[in-house]
Amino acid sequence: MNEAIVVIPTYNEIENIEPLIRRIFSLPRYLHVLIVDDGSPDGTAVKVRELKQEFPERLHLKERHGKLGLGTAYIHGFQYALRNGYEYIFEMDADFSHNPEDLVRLYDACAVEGYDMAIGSRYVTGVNVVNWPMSRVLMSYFASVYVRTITSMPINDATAGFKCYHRRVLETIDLNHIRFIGYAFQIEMKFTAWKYGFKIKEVPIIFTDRTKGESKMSRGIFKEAIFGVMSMKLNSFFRKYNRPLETRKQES
Ligand SMILES: Nc1nc2c(ncn2[C@@H]2O[C@H](COP(=O)(O)OP(=O)(O)O[C@H]3O[C@H](CO)[C@@H](O)[C@H](O)[C@@H]3O)[C@@H](O)[C@H]2O)c(=O)[nH]1
Repeated sequence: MNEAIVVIPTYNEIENIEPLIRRIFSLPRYLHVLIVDDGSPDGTAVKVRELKQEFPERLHLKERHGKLGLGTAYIHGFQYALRNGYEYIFEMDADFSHNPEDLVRLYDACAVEGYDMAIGSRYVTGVNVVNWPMSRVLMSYFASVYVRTITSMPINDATAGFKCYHRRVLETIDLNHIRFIGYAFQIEMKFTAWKYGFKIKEVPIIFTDRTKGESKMSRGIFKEAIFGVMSMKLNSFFRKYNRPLETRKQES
């Protein structure tokens, strides 16, 4: 079985992508990387294609045509990872807001401590966000408070996009059932994993805003998150979250 792969969705990340890939490949864990690029006009995928010549075994690229959203990029990446037998599957932003060294801490939470899912969390010990404008910090923090209030999910950073999953989580969740495509996708994945009863650890991280390129946050993404949480909660009353027996046995 392949060990671990970091799925990174990209849209216009030409300035970040090469240094990020090199940093990940210099870590003391043998990680593969899959870039899912949505036809970035700045040529991000062209840069990744060049780097593939240097790292033919470890670097993978999926090019899609048009900006189809962060959620569908991750679903594509998860399906690729499951098909190709990876045991640990990461989510990560391309812009260095997630420190690559923290991949090791997330990996160890799953591979050594045995958690099903590890979340790089900004809000375990206060607010650990550097360089975001106050308005964005407040929006993100209170989005998490809102999610906790509506869903009762005991997770401090509901919109975090830095995670490690053991493959059994992604095998159990019906990925074709995941509806959201913006940052609400992050909430929906955590909520679904939690409803299935998977063991989740929040690993404290420091999130540092990007210095290169731009955020893709938009009003539509914000609205999807606000209204999506309520519809997700309502739908959950009509769904059954029975984990396949084999995955429950592995834990006992
Ligand atoms: N393929 C693809 N990638 C995308 C798209 N939209 C964004 N991305 C990529 O997704 C990552 C995150 O996007 P950003 O636009 O940098 O996110 P942010 O505003 O910094 O948002 C952060 O906070 C959110 C809310 O807390 C988090 O949900 C998010 O993961 C991230 O940590 C980046 O690698 C970006 O290139 C898309 O439509 N398609």
